[in-house]
Amino acid sequence: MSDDTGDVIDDLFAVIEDRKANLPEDSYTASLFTHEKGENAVLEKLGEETTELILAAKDDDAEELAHESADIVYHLLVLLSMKGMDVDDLRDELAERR
Ligand SMILES: N=c1c2ncn([C@@H]3O[C@H](COP(=O)(O)OP(=O)(O)OP(=O)(O)O)[C@@H](O)[C@H]3O)c2ncn1[C@@H]1O[C@H](COP(=O)(O)O)[C@@H](O)[C@H]1O
Repeated sequence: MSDDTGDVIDDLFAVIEDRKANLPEDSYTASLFTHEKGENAVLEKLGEETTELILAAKDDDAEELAHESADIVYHLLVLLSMKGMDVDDLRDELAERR
């Protein structure tokens, strides 16, 4: 496992928030915030990635499972940002379940 995973989700969420605020033209993240389908664009991606995750799991393909998991986490963080939520909302919810 790499050593720099501690804040990778916080760092990614900060990048997503920056893309939402500044909407750079060459940003895939920004394109999700401005998509003509609105939030459906990211919801569709989450559906597709979840199907791909299931297929990777059924194939016992660990590399693909990690890839699809990362796609889902990324698009989930975009959705939380879109809804005006914070990655801490997710962290708090998980912590409450311990
Ligand atoms: N984590 C991601 C990330 N995950 C997925 N994607 C993009 O999401 C799009 C669709 O993903 P898909 O997995 O469907 O693409 P795909 O190549 O068909 O993949 P599979 O079918 O193999 O799953 C692709 O264009 C990916 O590049 C992401 N785009 C950006 N990020 C992060 O967001 C940051 C900012 O990116 P920009 O907004 O583009 O500047 C980046 O530095 C990354 O850290």
